Amino acid sequence: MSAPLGVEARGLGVRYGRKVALGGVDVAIPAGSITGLLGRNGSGKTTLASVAAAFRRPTSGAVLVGGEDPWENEDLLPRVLLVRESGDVLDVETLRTNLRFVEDCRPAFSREVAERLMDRFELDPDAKPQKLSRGQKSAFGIVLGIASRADLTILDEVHLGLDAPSRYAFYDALLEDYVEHPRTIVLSSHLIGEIERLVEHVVVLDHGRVLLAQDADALRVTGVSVTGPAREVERFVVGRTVLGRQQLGGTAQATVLAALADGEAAAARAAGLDLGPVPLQDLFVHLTADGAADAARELGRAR
Ligand SMILES: Nc1ncnc2c1ncn2[C@@H]1O[C@H](COP(=O)(O)OP(=O)(O)OP(=O)(O)O)[C@@H](O)[C@H]1O
Repeated sequence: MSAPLGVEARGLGVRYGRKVALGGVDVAIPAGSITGLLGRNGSGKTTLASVAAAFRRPTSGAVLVGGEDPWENEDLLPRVLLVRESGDVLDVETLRTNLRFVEDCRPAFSREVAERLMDRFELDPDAKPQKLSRGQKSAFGIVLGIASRADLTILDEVHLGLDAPSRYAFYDALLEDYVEHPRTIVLSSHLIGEIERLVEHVVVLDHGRVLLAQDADALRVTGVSVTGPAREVERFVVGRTVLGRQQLGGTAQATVLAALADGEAAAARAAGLDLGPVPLQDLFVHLTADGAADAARELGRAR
């Protein structure tokens, strides 16, 4: 059977010795979506990915993949793939042999896609992983990640070391194959501005907890950038949650959490204010800044 697999964490806790990496996480990653798994360094993204892919057992609580516990689950094994930056390949075998090995384990693997991407990233099938540059290793991980067409594909910081043209080739290839073969894709990256156009759902972790989990379109319209005469900007922000503000002379700019009604937007424009969207990257920076947890909670309530 092949169908996109969703992920659900229920009170999921993971400790490394005394270190709490995930502290009671409740979150759902919708089946058949591209979800951006975001968070600052050490927030728990890799840990969550590792538990979903059954690389690690929870210390408490549970994670379900397609409604089932993934741990030692033979049915899920070929359908769930975690590609890590470290690369999980046979270092002493050629890329060609590695591809064949993966093809044998992955029922949905597309050799045609693999070959096309090998060409696209200029990877030599006769090379061995240990001889590849960091960016080439990442590219090979991406080839495996896309060509495997796993029902749950988790790509954890797989772009590291890739130059900008290669990263954009990766995003295009991922999107193209996802449209043709829908599955659940979880994309963890710090380059939020670059993956923004790909993601349909966003999960933000912060210190081992879920800061927010939301539809990306809904998230985009909850942040508003307002620019104009400082006095008007101050009037506009009264009673709203301000994520950030700047002032230069008599002109001010503020980023606020607000879902504006049509009338409010028109009134603000009539008062000489420019309203604009807030890039996801900026929202992320504001929401994960120290002391911003209240704003994130408010955003969660506004859903
Ligand atoms: N093997 C380990 N032993 C001890 N602590 C660990 C181990 N792996 C992770 N941690 C700790 O658990 C927390 C979560 O780590 P994790 O790797 O999941 O974060 P991350 O969000 O993926 O970070 P990054 O963006 O930096 O890759 C961090 O505080 C980290 O130091």
